Amino acid sequence: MCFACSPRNPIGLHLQFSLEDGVCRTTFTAGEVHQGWNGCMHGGLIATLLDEVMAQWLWLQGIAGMTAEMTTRFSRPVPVGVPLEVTARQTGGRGRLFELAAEIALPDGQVPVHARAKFLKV
Ligand SMILES: CCCCCCCC(=O)SCCNC(=O)CCNC(=O)[C@H](O)C(C)(C)COP(=O)(O)OP(=O)(O)OC[C@H]1O[C@@H](n2cnc3c(N)ncnc32)[C@H](O)[C@@H]1OP(=O)(O)O
Repeated sequence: MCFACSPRNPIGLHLQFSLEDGVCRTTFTAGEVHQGWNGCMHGGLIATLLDEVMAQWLWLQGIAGMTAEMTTRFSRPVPVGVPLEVTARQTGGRGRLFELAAEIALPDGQVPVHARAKFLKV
């Protein structure tokens, strides 16, 4: 019962994903329960969104991959109460190793956080 994507997880984020033209996409609006600081989304949950959209880039293509390494750049706080667009794309890789990048965009197009990760097919 995945915390990020299972519709049955009572405390989960219930994310839904699509994959089109090599870009995996989801949307999420953080609430007060997702705060780390007043009005700002918790950094660990931000990383969860980014990790999951990259994992789903693989999963929606029939590839089960686990996160082996991830770097997250928090440039600006992510506000709660606004719709976030979360996207991922492939940047490289070979064999079982997939290199991916992901970002969160605000409605005005600003990108407060982005991440890079390496996934290994399992
Ligand atoms: C199935 C769908 C799940 C979706 C989950 C959503 C995303 C997640 O949150 S996953 C949870 C967090 N991640 C984890 O718990 C992963 C924990 N780590 C592991 O289980 C293992 O280390 C795992 C599976 C990543 C790799 O282990 P294993 O399959 O034994 O591979 P391993 O033999 O260590 O490495 C294989 C090759 O990749 C290379 N490699 C491993 N890690 C890295 C890395 N970070 N960077 C570059 N290369 C790497 C190794 O050097 C090796 O190269 P070579 O074949 O040339 O010698």
